[in-house]
Amino acid sequence: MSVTVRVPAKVNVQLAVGAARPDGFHGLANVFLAVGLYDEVTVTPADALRVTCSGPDAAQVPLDRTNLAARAALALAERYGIAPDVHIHIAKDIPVAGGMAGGSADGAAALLACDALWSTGAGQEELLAICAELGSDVPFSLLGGAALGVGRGELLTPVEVGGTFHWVFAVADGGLSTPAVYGEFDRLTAGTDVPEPAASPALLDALRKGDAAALADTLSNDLQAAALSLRPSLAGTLEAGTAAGALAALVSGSGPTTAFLAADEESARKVAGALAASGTCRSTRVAVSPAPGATVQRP
Ligand SMILES: C[C@@](CO)(OP(=O)(O)O)[C@H](O)COP(=O)(O)OP(=O)(O)OC[C@H]1O[C@@H](n2ccc(N)nc2=O)[C@H](O)[C@@H]1O
Ligand SMILES: Nc1ncnc2c1ncn2[C@@H]1O[C@H](COP(=O)(O)OP(=O)(O)O)[C@@H](O)[C@H]1O
Repeated sequence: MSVTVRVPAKVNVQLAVGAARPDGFHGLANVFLAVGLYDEVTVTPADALRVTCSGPDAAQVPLDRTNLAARAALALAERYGIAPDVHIHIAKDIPVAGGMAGGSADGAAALLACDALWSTGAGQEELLAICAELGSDVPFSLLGGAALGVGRGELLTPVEVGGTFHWVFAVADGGLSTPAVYGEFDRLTAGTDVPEPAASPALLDALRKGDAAALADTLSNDLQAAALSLRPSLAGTLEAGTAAGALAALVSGSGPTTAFLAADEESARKVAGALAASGTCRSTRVAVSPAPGATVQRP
């Protein structure tokens, strides 16, 4: 018997970053929005823990015990005294190391899949706590929809979304390391007074109303300057999408994927076509939000 879980990518519609904490993490007001690009994680009983991955970026995904899906299976097995003998297969469609939380998604999906396979009876709160141990973004991958994450991003409050938003994502060549981007943020803000991060009421209102134009006016990412500093070519991608009619453009999380909010489906297709023709990115993806969180697929 196998269990398959589908899990979405995310974009950060607001990423307010505070000063580094004593534990090295940064306090955040992180407004996550799940987008309809999905990985599928299948777990099957096996002789020993094993990870395989398919998809265009599969070669960049580690298959050892550092893989977040393997770590999730090990964490749940240890908690319930179960042997972690499963084959985990990741069908990967989320760009790797792109600031879209693909690894976090696989961690949340593997946790939910193993939980279903092993019938642990763990509740949502317990699964969210295990997610938080795996990484700051992992709880949101389980939850999906939209949510405000505070602390290091793991303490979630769901946010209401009153409509469908249309996005274009421009995938860059190569990834950016999340710790390196936070490090560059520290370097760029050294000697300045970094304000306490807080969610923008206007942005939350735009999400609630499903108002794309209002959301475009309020999108923000405090890591964008750091990502651009490490990868200056992203400025050209942002410009190309804006020139093609996107309502707004920003770096997705720590990048280097860039995200473009479009007025509707037709505009999204036009922006994607112009970005592909611009030569400023490796590939483009069109997706809508919000998307549901990790979900067991019924045959
Ligand atoms: C920037 C964001 C925005 O959602 O995601 P990505 O764009 O990378 O997907 C997140 O904050 C990434 O979260 P995640 O990738 O889960 O990070 P973690 O595994 O918890 O931490 C990896 C490293 O990132 C830095 N880190 C992460 C979260 C945080 N609030 N402060 C930090 O300084 C630390 O250097 C930490 O050692
Ligand atoms: N299941 C996984 N899928 C992708 N990357 C993973 C996974 N597990 C661990 N990683 C590692 O996490 C790093 C960050 O990848 P990813 O989560 O896709 O990007 P980001 O943190 O920018 O959203 C990768 O470079 C890879 O080494």
